[in-house]
Amino acid sequence: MPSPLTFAVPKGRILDEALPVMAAAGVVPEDAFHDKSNRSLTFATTREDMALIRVRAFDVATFVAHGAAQIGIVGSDVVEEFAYSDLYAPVDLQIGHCHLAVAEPADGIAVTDRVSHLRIATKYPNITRRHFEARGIQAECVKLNGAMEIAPSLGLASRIVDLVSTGQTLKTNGLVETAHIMDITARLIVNRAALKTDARIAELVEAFRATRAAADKAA
Ligand SMILES: Nc1ncnc2c1ncn2[C@@H]1O[C@H](COP(=O)(O)OP(=O)(O)OP(=O)(O)O)[C@@H](O)[C@H]1O
Ligand SMILES: O=P(O)(O)OC[C@H]1O[C@H](OP(=O)(O)OP(=O)(O)O)[C@H](O)[C@@H]1O
Repeated sequence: MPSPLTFAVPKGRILDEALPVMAAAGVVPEDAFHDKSNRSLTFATTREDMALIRVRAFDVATFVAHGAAQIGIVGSDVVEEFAYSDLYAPVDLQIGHCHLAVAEPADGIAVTDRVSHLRIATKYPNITRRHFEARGIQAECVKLNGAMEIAPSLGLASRIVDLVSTGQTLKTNGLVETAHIMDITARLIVNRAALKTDARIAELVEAFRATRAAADKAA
């Protein structure tokens, strides 16, 4: 029996879109995976040599970068934020479309910043610093793990950097987008060392590539 492979998936929004893509590439979890009341974090798949783990999006990248999981699916926002050298993102799965943006209060009432120094609430401090540094602005980041949109009205920061899809969350919370940082899609990610040493990882990358190519052809 070959050594077991671990495939990491994020537990939240990407998952529903990811499951059909995974199935087309031959990665199918056991039925218990779909039972929301099941508290297990590890699940068997139809492949005897592969288990699935369901973890938070940022942790998918951490598990794969450290080789604790050999392969996974995560948003390109997470790949860019960590920029792990041991992590390789070979396939754009064209799911989980959204973008990362800077936003500020629509009414212009915000904590006043100095022009060259901004205070920004975000889950993405590295991307945020890089974005503003490239424009000669120092960004002081306040790290939040969600609900960034309430930070400006409470005076925690003058602006936010967060994901935007429909724009509804910004609008509902009285914010407007002022800069588009990058487009985001979900990626297949693999551990570089595992890719070099285990032929099954290269085969999986090819299976996901073929799935993507077939979907492009059908579109
Ligand atoms: N509004 C959105 N529309 C489309 N894709 C989104 C949106 N918000 C987030 N995403 C994508 O989904 C990913 C978040 O995935 P998911 O919700 O599965 O994570 P999670 O593990 O539940 O997150 P958290 O750690 O915040 O609990 C983001 O990294 C991004 O790539
Ligand atoms: O433009 P919209 O379609 O409104 O989507 C944007 C929202 O979606 C994400 O949050 P999510 O729902 O994942 O919750 P979170 O704040 O806990 O991350 C993101 O952080 C925004 O808050």
